[in-house]
Amino acid sequence: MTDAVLQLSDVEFRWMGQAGFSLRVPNLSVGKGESVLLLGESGSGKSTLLSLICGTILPTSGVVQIAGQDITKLSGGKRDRFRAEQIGVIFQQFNLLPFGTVGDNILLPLRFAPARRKRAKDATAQASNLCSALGLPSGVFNTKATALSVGQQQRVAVARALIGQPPLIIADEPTSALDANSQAAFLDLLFAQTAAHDTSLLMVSHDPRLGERFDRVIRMEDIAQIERGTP
Ligand SMILES: Nc1ncnc2c1ncn2[C@@H]1O[C@H](COP(=O)(O)OP(=O)(O)OP(=O)(O)O)[C@@H](O)[C@H]1O
Repeated sequence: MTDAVLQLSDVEFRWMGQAGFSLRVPNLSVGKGESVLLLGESGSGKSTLLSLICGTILPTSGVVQIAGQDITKLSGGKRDRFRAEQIGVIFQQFNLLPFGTVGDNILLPLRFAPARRKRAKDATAQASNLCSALGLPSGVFNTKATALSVGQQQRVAVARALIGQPPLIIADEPTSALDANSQAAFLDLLFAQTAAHDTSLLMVSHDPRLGERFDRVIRMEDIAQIERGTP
């Protein structure tokens, strides 16, 4: 696929240690503007796969291409900077800076990503616009992030991922803490934002009911071979 934002080819990875877990992904791609839901059982390697895509761990072999760049070829520092420029990440536990305000948290990725900061133009204005688009109360910008409700913290995490329009958003079970109604509302907001900028979205979940909202649903067992135990 020529317009793939994400392309993994023949990726292999093994966690060392007592349990031992190896993962092989022959081919996985996500196109520009495409939303993909990745389903899989607990322990099937979803978070490991996301770490490979984000370049926080490196495969023993294979290619991990983001926006045309094979990130396995980049040195550690360059890879960190490339990730900050190209990928917005929403973690399961949100990973907000506990002592930072909502504004500090949303603006954080731009600190390490000059091109993304440039795309955001007036970064503070964009952060504040994202807050209102995501339904955060006005005036929340200078509030400590951890003083917010879980649902509000989640919106801050989404705004942080979206600021500066990275081409790819990676989300690891972002709805697991929410009830069904809040999940639907959350996805509405997320999709409205990704559609507005033709942003690609790869979201991990073990809830197949979310599938109908996505362009494509893939399952770990169909895209990856896993092995447990030491070789
Ligand atoms: N940091 C680590 N060090 C060693 N082994 C690890 C590490 N992280 C994960 N693993 C191994 O990889 C396997 C897959 O874990 P992973 O977290 O990728 O699965 P998952 O599908 O995301 O699970 P869950 O849905 O429960 O979050 C685990 O069973 C574990 O043995």
